[in-house]
Amino acid sequence: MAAVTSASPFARASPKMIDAAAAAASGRPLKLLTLLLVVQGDRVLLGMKKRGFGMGKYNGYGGKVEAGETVLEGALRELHEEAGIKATDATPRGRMLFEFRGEETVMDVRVFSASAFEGEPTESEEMTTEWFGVDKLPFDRMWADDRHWFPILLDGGFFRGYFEFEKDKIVDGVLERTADADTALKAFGASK
Ligand SMILES: Nc1nc2c([nH]c(=O)n2[C@H]2C[C@H](O)[C@@H](COP(=O)(O)OP(=O)(O)OP(=O)(O)O)O2)c(=O)[nH]1
Repeated sequence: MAAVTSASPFARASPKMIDAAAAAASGRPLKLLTLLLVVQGDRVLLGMKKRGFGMGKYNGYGGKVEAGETVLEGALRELHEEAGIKATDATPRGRMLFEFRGEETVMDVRVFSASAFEGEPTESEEMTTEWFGVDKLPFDRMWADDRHWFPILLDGGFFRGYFEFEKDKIVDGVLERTADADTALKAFGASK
């Protein structure tokens, strides 16, 4: 999988480039979102989004963090609401900022992974549940940035990135593998 990562045009980002991207976002409102990928051995649980933002795309499970909950609690709640399961070993893996041209708000997505869970994956009103082999991920039907950071996630690594989108196409981006989760989380200043 590492070969895919090094082939990514965004994987050559230096910390300086990440800082420059962070500066571009500073002072702008951030929308805090979670994304949890269940990875079990050589398979990944993904859902096709049935409505709203990202409709028709395959993704992990997640959404807005609610008042009074931690980011991890938000990630676990969304997984349970959308896929009917409770992850028991969720761990932070990365932080990505997404800017959409013409929009003031920048999306601040905290990425988690888990390998163990309780319950049976069950389709919800928002998402389907399907297992995909790690070599058969449907990148053509996922967000365009995913093909760049998934190899790092599947490799057991940590990452931080910033992508600018025009509708659902990437116009610019930087992505960096980090030594640990803390470095990824602190990538863009104040983090909770
Ligand atoms: N894989 C991937 N996920 C992304 C990208 N951008 C992005 O926002 N996401 C994730 C983060 C969240 O899990 C999800 C967006 O959250 P959402 O709009 O579904 O939030 P929600 O469920 O709370 O919203 P709602 O029910 O209130 O409408 O999409 C991306 O580029 N790649």
